[in-house]
Amino acid sequence: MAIKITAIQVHDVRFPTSRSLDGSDAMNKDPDYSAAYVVLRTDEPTGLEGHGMTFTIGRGTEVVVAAIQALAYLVEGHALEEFTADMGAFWRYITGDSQLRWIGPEKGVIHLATAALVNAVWDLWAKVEGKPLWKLVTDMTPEELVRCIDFRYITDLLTPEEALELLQRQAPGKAEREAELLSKGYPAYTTSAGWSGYSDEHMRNLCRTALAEGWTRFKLKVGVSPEDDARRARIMREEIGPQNLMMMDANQVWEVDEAIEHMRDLAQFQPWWIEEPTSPDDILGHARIAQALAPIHVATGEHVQNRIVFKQLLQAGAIGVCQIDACRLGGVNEVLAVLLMAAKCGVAVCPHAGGVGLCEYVQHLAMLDYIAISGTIEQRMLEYAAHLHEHFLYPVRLQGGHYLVPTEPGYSIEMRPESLQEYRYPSGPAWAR
Ligand SMILES: C[C@H](O)[C@@H](O)CC(=O)C(=O)O
Ligand SMILES: [Mg+2]
Repeated sequence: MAIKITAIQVHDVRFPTSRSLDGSDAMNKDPDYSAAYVVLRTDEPTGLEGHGMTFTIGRGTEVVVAAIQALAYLVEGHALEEFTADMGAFWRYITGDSQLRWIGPEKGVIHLATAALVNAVWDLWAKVEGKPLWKLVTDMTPEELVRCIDFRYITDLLTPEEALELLQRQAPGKAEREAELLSKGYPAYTTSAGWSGYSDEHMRNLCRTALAEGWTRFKLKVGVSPEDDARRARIMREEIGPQNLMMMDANQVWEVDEAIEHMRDLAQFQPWWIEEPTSPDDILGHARIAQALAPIHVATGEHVQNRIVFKQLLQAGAIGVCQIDACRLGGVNEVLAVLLMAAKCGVAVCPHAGGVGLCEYVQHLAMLDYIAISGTIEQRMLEYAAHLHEHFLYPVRLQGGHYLVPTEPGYSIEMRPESLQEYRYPSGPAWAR
């Protein structure tokens, strides 16, 4: 039966995380983790809905909501099958509106809005098929997966034919890798012990609790000041010991030369990567930093606005770690393009997940990457941030520093109705109080 998308609702949902400085870093000092949240209503008799969101950090969420409302006419009133019959064409249609495109193209607020809407369509599709999103994608033939991608502007790095060949090479091992993930889970690291606004004592306690829970990989926020960074890095290294992994994240605060200088000082604490050392748009700057700091890897992606910028970062050898973001890129379709380019270049993908809903989203992306695209978890790990999972119908499940495989149909992004109500901005009870 054809399912029609009858109406689109958009919500502005904000959580007051700035009160406890959860999620804080050198650039984003007081984020209120938020979502521009989309519900696709349908005429399906049981009331099936598609849900999607894009992550924001408070002020400005209303601007993304307005952008989603501007795009909504492209989806409302259409049958789901019109889109799923050719997902690549669907994505070109959403990003190619001849007037809306002017306020991007494929970047900024309109692209965040694209992600919310596109992800909601994927969520609905996965629910209709009765599969978690990772399974919907990994059950596709290589030809079907390639058809989900808009290759515009990336064929100088990856053609559809090359993508097809890559997927065909991985196809024979898919069942074995799926079984392995189901039994062992996907390796993760925690960001939640190292937010920049946490006191030294709080950080120590969080490191100890995390170690007791089985975590072996930790991320530390840096970039506040050289003295502060060195003190906090020493504390974290003391707590986690020399054998565990430490990553550092500067959230774009440094100039290129400053990044090199500061990281040379911090190298004594053995960071495995430096994340967002400078502006996410500075491809050549990242390349210089990567060259100067090797073997410390350069990681970036949470603010990389589209597949074209990722293409250039990969072509320039500017990143050792590719941090796809489920809703900075324009939803699942564009993420697939980046996963394929990273696989072709042999660059590890470690998705960004510090935010609300991002862990729920990216677990699917990392898992489908392992099963169908890269075929490896070598040097790969998924970020975990501990907050706000209780607001989701099917929150992520972790065990011993690993994500367990989600099994419920959909993209795991549906929020509890009572949370949508409570944290609706500005009228929800959580904000009115
Ligand atoms: C503002 C966010 O919490 C940001 O600090 C997240 C981030 O950089 C990460 O998870 O990495
Ligand atoms: Mg980061």
